[in-house]
Amino acid sequence: MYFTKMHGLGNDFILVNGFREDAAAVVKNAKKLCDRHLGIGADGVILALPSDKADVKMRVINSDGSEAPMCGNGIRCFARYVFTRGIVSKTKMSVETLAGIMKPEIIIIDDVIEAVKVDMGHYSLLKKDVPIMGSPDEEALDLEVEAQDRKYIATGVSMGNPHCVIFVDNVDGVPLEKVGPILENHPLFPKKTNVEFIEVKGKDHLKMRVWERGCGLTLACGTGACASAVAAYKKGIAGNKVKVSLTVGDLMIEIQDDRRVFMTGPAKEVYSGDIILAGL
Ligand SMILES: N[C@H](CCC[C@H](N)C(=O)O)C(=O)O
Repeated sequence: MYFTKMHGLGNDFILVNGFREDAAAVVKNAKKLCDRHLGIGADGVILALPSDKADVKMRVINSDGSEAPMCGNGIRCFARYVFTRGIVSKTKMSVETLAGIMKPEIIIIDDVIEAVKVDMGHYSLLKKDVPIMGSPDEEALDLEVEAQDRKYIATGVSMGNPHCVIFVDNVDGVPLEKVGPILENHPLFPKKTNVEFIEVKGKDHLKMRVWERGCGLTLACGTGACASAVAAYKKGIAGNKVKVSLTVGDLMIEIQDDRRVFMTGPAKEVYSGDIILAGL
């Protein structure tokens, strides 16, 4: 199976051309492919597939083998991949995902792909959308959650996938490897959740650390950065244009009045290779 290894701010993925490879076999072997000792190693596998609703279809499989409806860092890598492979010839494209049709735009300056800007669709804080247990039409603001004998106040946000956003004074002081899995599996979240801890660094500038549903600790989470910017905006902590700083770089998030969210950031190609699935 031919693959290309890519990352968005260190959130790394194995990209596979589903027009040429056996997509079912790739999905079946995703967990093994993501193993950092026995396989290629990645936070997830991303497949490019035909679509009858958009220019192309994207499937995202987390490193634990679970399928995710959407992936922000992943769709930037995906857009670069399908464009440079000629699967999609347009710099502005539509991508079918389980979270709806997303619209990435490749930003080229002096013939170099500098970044990818993505129309991430609409956010929602409604409990029925995140989803979160409780009154379905209530917004998931000021939720009390507990982990490791610590109480946190969380905001629930859907970016097509669930997010639990918690503001703290010092993100580096949070024992994320301990509280992350507890909150990921918190009974409030029937479909589990991604968990973001946020420290306000300045006006419209957030610092984020993340524990991802189905992946664990990752260096960055694009949908999580969008969810965090939305939570800060809804709580009056930030305006509608927010810089979110991750471990190795920043994402720029813009929130429009109609709840539409735009994310701009890098997408890097690292290497390509060929692996024998039967040998995993
Ligand atoms: N773990 C996430 C999917 C990947 C999201 C993240 N890698 C991003 O960049 O948005 C979930 O199960 O909802």
